[in-house]
Amino acid sequence: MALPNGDRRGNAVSVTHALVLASGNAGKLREFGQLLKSLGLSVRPQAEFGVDDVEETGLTFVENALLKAREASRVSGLPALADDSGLEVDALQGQPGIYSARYAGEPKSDARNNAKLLEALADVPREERSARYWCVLVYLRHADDPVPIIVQRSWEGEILEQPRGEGGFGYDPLFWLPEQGRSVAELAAEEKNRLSHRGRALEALVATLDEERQR
Ligand SMILES: O=c1nc[nH]c2c1ncn2[C@H]1C[C@H](O)[C@@H](COP(=O)(O)OP(=O)(O)OP(=O)(O)O)O1
Ligand SMILES: [Mg+2]
Repeated sequence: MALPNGDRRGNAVSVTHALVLASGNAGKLREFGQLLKSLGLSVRPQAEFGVDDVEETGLTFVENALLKAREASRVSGLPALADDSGLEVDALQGQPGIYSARYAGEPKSDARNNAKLLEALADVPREERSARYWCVLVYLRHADDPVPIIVQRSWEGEILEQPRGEGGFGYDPLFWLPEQGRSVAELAAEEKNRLSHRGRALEALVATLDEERQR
């Protein structure tokens, strides 16, 4: 792993690099912690710097991720990584989409969101329950960075008729992976990170940062 403040041969970059993670979601922070640790990088959640959640007023994942990253970088004075993500359900014309976290209203609740999703799909047969997770990552070198690095990845699945499994967070107990024959909440943490929208987006982002550093 290497980042922009490393030397040209890639030495000891991860030890000195400081990065703020622009998220207050415990599930995301856990996954980023695992993923970045395996790259020899430790990151600090925005709460350590007293960054509050921003209002997610954008109409796209990209806009919301930018808002989050910019605020975290501004307050912390560090490069920032933000994740805006959500679930797109075909039978619901793409809902809950960018509103996934607040689908069942405020305060945000995974349990109420999952219950609302099951209810919305109550009359939808199995073969019409296709869905995908989206993850958009935004990396800002500083708060006014005019050239953010933006990566987006999706993960295809189907919405179950009842929850399965205890792992993950959010909609994971309802997100079925036909190829795995398991829900995301039934995957080991490492498996989820290897396959997920977030894990693959982060892999691509890190590759981009590495390329940039070697130029
Ligand atoms: O791997 C995932 N497994 C399950 N659910 C997931 C996943 N990835 C996103 N999701 C759902 C959770 C939440 O309902 C929404 C993200 O909303 P999003 O605004 O990006 O995050 P958030 O408000 O929880 O935390 P924050 O904005 O501080 O990063 O999508
Ligand atoms: Mg949010």
